[in-house]
Amino acid sequence: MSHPSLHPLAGYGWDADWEAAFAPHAERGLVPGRVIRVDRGLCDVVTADGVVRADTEFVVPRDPLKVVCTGDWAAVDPEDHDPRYVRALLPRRTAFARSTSSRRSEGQVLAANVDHTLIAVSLGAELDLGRVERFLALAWTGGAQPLVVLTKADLVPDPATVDHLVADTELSAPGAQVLPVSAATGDGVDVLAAVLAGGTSVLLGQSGAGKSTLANALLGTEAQAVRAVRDGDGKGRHTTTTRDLLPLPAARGGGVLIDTPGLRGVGLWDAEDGVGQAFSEIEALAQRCRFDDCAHQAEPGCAVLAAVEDGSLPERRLTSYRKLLRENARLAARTDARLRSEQKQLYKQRAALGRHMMERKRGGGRHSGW
Ligand SMILES: Nc1nc2c(ncn2[C@@H]2O[C@H](COP(=O)(O)OP(=O)(O)OP(=O)(O)O)[C@@H](O)[C@H]2O)c(=O)[nH]1
Ligand SMILES: [Zn+2]
Repeated sequence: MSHPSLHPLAGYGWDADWEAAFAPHAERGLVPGRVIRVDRGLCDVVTADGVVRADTEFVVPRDPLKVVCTGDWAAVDPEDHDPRYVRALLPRRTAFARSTSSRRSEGQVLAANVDHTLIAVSLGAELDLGRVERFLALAWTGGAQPLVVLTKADLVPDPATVDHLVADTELSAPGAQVLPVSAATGDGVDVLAAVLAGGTSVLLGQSGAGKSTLANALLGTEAQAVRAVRDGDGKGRHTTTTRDLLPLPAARGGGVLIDTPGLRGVGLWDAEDGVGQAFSEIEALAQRCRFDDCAHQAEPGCAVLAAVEDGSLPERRLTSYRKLLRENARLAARTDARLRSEQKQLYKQRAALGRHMMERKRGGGRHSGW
């Protein structure tokens, strides 16, 4: 199999690097597959022979961030049992995780091995750049390349206005491409499909931003049939036709789209590392501030404030940056509170242990060190 592009799983993102990573498992006689859906200890895995059910019992980790997730590459049993077993997961390239607000160190992976994060933003409403920035910070944290898709472009009749909105968004999205698209007219869909070709994409965005419509436009007619099945069977479980990972049409270059309910309900995310990347131009300016710990408030020699002053940095950007940093600090403080209470427990246990040891010592035992 020296031509991974001819591999039956190539359409699902299988490449030479995955093949190399899989080699030890292949030696054990296991077969590779990509997880297209996870459901309570079982998952659906697409293999060269089609979709199989597999039990994840043997790959249950202690770390919730390593739980089998849609998008993972798995090594499964070759036998035709139902279900088979997932024996190992290949190390992830990227992982889209969410931390539940109350238990930050826990977290939950929503999608694995994602190449592109599409942030859908509707042009049918006033452009909320603050929201775009927030999603970008989240996207950068996931490790995939973000892309802002301005949806419903047909609702802005004047092309010059669309150009302006794109330019405005670009200023708020350093390092990310911004594409106007209309699923209604099809404008921009081919351009977008070409960007996503061959990779794994996820769609983020507010409710009503046009994610489903865009997904359908990208997926073509097959997906609509799949969705009809999903809608029709109520809970949408236990049929291999419901999947959270769908192949994009080969005619447009292929790739896959992951659309999980968890990604849909994106709320509080841990965007810690992402904020810096979402505001990379500000962080670059900050390198030139006179003081290393410059807060860009009123310090002399502040390069960030100077850029606001001379108009090269929109003040709105600095305000957004501060707001997101503050939000993260609040999240971090909450974590600290939890850590602190855990520490307290630990100290209590130690103190109790210390007392116990002291008593044993006093009781005549020859224990040293305590
Ligand atoms: N004019 C126009 N309307 C669109 C376009 N894409 C989506 N819409 C409309 O926008 C509304 C919301 O679209 P959805 O695709 O359901 O949005 P969503 O982001 O999936 O929403 P949730 O499922 O709530 O997350 C629907 O009424 C769509 O018909 C478009 O390209 N042009
Ligand atoms: Zn400064």
